[in-house]
Amino acid sequence: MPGIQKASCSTMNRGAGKVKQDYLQCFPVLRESVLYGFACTLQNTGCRDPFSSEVKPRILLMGLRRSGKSSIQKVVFHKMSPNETLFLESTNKICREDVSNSSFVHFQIWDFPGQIDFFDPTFDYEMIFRGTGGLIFVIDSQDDYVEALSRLHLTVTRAYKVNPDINFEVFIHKVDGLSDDHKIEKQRDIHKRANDDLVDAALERIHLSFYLTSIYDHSIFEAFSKVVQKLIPQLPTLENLLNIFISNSGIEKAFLFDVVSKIYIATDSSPVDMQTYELCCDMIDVVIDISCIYGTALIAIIGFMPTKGEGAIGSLDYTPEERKALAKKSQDFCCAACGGSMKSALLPVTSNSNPTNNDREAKELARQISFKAESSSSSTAARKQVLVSPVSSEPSGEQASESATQTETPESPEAADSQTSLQSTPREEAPQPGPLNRPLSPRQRRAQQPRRPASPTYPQLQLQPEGSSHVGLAVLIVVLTLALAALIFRRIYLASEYKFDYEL
Ligand SMILES: Nc1nc2c(ncn2[C@@H]2O[C@H](COP(=O)(O)OP(=O)(O)OP(=O)(O)O)[C@@H](O)[C@H]2O)c(=O)[nH]1
Repeated sequence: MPGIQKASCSTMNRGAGKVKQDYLQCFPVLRESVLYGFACTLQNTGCRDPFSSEVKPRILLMGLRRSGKSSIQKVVFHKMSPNETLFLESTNKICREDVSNSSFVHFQIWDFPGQIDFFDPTFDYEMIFRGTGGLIFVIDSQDDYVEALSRLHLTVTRAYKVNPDINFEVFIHKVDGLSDDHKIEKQRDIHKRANDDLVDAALERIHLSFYLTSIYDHSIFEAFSKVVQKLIPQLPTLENLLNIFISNSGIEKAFLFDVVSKIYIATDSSPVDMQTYELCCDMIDVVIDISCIYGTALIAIIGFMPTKGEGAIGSLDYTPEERKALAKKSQDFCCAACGGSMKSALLPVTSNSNPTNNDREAKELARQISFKAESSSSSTAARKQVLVSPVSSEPSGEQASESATQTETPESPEAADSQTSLQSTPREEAPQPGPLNRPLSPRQRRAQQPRRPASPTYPQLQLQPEGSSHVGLAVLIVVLTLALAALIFRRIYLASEYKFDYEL
């Protein structure tokens, strides 16, 4: 068990680690992406989370109402299907989300309501912009964007005054409804007008980046990837590493993915082909789906292992010592089909092998699993059963006297209940006999246990002393003998009566 814990992978379900490894061996681009992904952290330009000591970069989502801000957040970070966004309600307050919960990329996203008013004195925009790393302004390309452009200008100029280091990103959104020509035309027009406004305000040094996006394809993931990349201080190093990697491996293209959100944190310097990126995204989906299926199953199995067997079919009805010995032995297991060995799959246990959330989940599962024998008796009743059962181990004097009190006169219904439940005592509760008080093996325990009565209604029968059964047998024999004698006597009588009649 501890070995399994150490075999875990951080971004996915622990149990699915091996499955994921196999997949990643087949897809080196993904493998490298995933492996590098673990080590990435974002630039420290953000706010201090009131609930943690960690400082996270902040990305703001701004734009007019119904431009698609919440949809972008839900699709990229919550795996919401694009069609479901049709039912999203309008945002009426700032929604902050900590993305570090779902991946190894740590940042916060703040989704602003479209109707936000910068001139409202209650809106402390200075505080907000001061800790911001990136500002995404969403423009609905299917709508008239004149108002959106003036709002963009106002937002950018205000933010720039407070924090000139902010990266300004403009998402020309909902382009799925536009033809290719139309898209290019819109982008050119928006780009020109926005920059002209900045030039007019003598703020031409402000750099705006434009992206054509839609939640109905991968363009939104690609755009978000580029936004996040700008916040990674190690980006040039990562790109260099990926360049070296592809030049030495013969791999065409390498992405460094954040597996959970499917945004890529870095790629080599060759141009990004959308189709390759989409292929990798699809592969990540497959890996995550499989890891979910196998991960859940594995957690259930792991949870089952420490569960008390209670003689259930397929259960591990062994003492803790035997279980430990078996666990050690299992490390020598080698799969005949694939040749993989347990030793190579599991990492060694160290003092740092702290339990993860999944381990706790497995323990909780183990706690919840209860077999029939356990569930039908309370722990108190179980203890009482241990005391009154005529098992070969001898209870102490104190225990014996308690058992006598319990069996003779149940003073209350509860006491009667406790007696009735005596049949269903868990076997592992039996006292551990032997001079060294060593736990017994399942076979020994079975041998020591009394046969359970067929009917659970008469627990007192268990308490009959052995001699009483002999007396009963003798009485039965006498009664039977008498009955037989009576029958013979009657037969003789009838025979003589018949004879008498005949004579008459
Ligand atoms: N066609 C298309 N529709 C989109 C896209 N993104 C979002 N939408 C739709 O746009 C509508 C508004 O989306 P929201 O995400 O609620 O917009 P919002 O900007 O958060 O709105 P507020 O909360 O009012 O500020 C929804 O019906 C979405 O389904 C897209 O890429 N293409």
